Amino acid sequence: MSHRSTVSPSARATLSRVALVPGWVASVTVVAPFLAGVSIPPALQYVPLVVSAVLLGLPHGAVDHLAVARTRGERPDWQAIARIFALYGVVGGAYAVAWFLAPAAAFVLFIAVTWFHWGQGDLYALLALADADYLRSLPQRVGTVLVRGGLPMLVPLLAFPAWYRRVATDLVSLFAPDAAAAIGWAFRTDVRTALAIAYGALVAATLAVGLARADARRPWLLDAGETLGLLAYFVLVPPVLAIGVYFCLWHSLRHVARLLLVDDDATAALENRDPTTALSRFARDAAPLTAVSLALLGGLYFLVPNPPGTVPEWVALYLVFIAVVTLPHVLVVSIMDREQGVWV
Ligand SMILES: CC1=C(/C=C/C(C)=C/C=C/C(C)=C/C=O)C(C)(C)CCC1
Ligand SMILES: [Fe+2]
Repeated sequence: MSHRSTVSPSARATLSRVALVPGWVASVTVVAPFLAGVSIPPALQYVPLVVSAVLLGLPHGAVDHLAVARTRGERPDWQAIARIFALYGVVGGAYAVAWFLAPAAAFVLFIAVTWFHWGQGDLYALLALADADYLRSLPQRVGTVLVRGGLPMLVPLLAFPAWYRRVATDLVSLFAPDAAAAIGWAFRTDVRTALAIAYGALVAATLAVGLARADARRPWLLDAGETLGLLAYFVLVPPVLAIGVYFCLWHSLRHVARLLLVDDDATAALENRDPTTALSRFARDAAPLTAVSLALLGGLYFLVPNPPGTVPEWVALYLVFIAVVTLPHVLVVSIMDREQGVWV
């Protein structure tokens, strides 16, 4: 399959380690104090999300203008770049307007889109970096996307509804302080119980079908271990901290690895067992549009009806900005998925 053809097995093994291990180590490290009953001050819990604006998080999407052409084996020319800029302008622009007109609905869309997108990122990683050959059918892949995306988007809602609600209210209140009441239903016990039962059944069914179809045990064990490990992580660690760390060191790092595999100069460095050079290529590619994004975020401050004052409110503004760029970003990654045969 085309998602694993470009580099030698040993270069791919190096990259898999660089892409997967930091996320494992970080989640175990972050979960440890909570298991030990040590509480981390809420102000500190915002740090990873703030850091994500310059390290891995925001930058992981700042190479989208180059990614599609490279995935097709072409050098990105100005027309290819202009097409992606237009996509961001039209799709991101329309969604930005939607935040002003219907912030509660825009928030629900943000959760749904991120659920799909973080799931699709993990599906790619399973296929391309972890040899998950047992994910043979489309229903299995759809199930895996829903399971993997549900870990960061649904499990925190089930385990920490008050935290989740506070952040949701912070986002929506930038536009309309009363609008958050419209999503109160999502935090009700009966709704959360129904979601928990349905999601639990989906996790069990998806892993069971995978096990039945797995010729080699190791990739399945890795998938099940990651899934159950992240389940425990998002049950134990409060959402702002848990999602901040996951965004940088899980989702974004895996996507950066994927970007390196379509960049000829980066793959050459990987063949020389030099992941540092490969990563610095990414940093160089991502720097300009990361800077532009931060400037646009500054501009958004002047546009929202209730501009932020506190750190949580600034993070809320940042999350709205992230939401706006995530929609076109998901379209770019979905084109990569199609080019690379991720959806069978
Ligand atoms: C912290 C936190 C949230 C953060 C969501 C984030 C950070 C989404 C990012 C999506 C991206 C960047 C997708 C592209 O790769 C929620 C769910 C809104 C509410 C609960 C607390
Ligand atoms: Fe992404």
